[in-house]
Amino acid sequence: MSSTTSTEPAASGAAAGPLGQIAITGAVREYGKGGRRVTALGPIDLQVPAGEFIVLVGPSGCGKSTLLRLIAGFEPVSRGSVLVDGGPPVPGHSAGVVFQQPRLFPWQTVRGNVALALKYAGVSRSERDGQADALLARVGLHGTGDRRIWEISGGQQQRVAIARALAVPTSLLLMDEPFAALDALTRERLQEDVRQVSAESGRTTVFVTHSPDEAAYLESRIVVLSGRPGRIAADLRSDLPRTGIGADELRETPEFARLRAEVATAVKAEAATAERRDRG
Ligand SMILES: Nc1ncnc2c1ncn2[C@@H]1O[C@H](COP(=O)(O)OP(=O)(O)OP(=O)(O)O)[C@@H](O)[C@H]1O
Repeated sequence: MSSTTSTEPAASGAAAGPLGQIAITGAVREYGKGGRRVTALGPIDLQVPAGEFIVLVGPSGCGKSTLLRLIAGFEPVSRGSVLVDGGPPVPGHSAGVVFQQPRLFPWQTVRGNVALALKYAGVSRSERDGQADALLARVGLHGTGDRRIWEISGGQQQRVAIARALAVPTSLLLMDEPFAALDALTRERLQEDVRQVSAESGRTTVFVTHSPDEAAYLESRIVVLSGRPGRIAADLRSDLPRTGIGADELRETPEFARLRAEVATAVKAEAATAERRDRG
C-alpha cells in the first residue's frame, strides 16, 4: 500500500488523554432482563496505549465482537467503564470500524463510498474526492475510484471498507474478523497491508480474529479471552522479529510456529473450559 496521503487521523474532539488510548476498567456487558439476564462479557480490565496494535482472540461466542462494540461506543457497558482518549466513546466518531462483511453502498462508486464517510466526518465537498482517492491509493486501490462495488473483488471491497474506516477522523481502528470471508492468498496479502497501514497511520488498532495464524502474524501483543463471559485469560507478548523480514520468511521461523501454537493452545483450553462449564 502507498504511504502517500494527506488524510491523517485528526483529533477526536475535546476529550483528554493521548489520542488513540483505550482504558477499560471492570467493563461488563449483560444482555436481557430480569431472570433472563445473561453476562456476555467481563469484567474486563485492559489498557491499550496510543498507537499499539493488539489482536483479540478467543473461543466462539466469548464476547470479542461485544468488546469491540463497547470500544466503538455502539453499545453501553452494563458496569465499569470504557474510555477512549480519556472520554466515553462516541459511536461513529471515536473509531473507524471494519466488519467481516464490507457493508458498502452498492449504488455508490468506490470513491463515493469513501467520500460519504468523509462527508460525515465534516470534510468539505470540494476536498472529498481528492481525499477519497488518496485513501484508496493508501490501501492499494489507486485508480479504482470510478468503479462500481459489484465490479471489484471481495478482497478489493474489504480494502474499500478499510479506506472508509480510515476516513473517520480518529486515531482508533477497530477490525472485527475483516478477512474471515476471503480466500487464503487474499487474506495473507491484506494481513501484510493492514499491518503497514496501521503502522503508517499511527492508529491504535484492535483486530479480532479466530485464527491463531493470523494473530501470530499480525502482532506481538495478543489478548486471549476466556469462554463466555469473556474475561482476559492471557495477555501474550512476543519478541518475534517483525522488521526486515518478509511474510513467508516470518511464517517459517520456529519462533512464529511457537507463538502460533501458544495462541492455539490457549484458545483451545479456554473453549474446553467453557464447554465443561456449560455441560454443568
Ligand atoms: N444483542 C444481543 N443480545 C443478546 N445476546 C447477545 C447480543 N449480542 C451478543 N450476545 C451474546 O453475547 C455473547 C458474545 O457474543 P459475541 O458476538 O460478542 O462473541 P464473539 O466472541 O464475537 O463470537 P464469534 O467468535 O462467534 O463471532 C454470545 O453468547 C452472544 O449470543
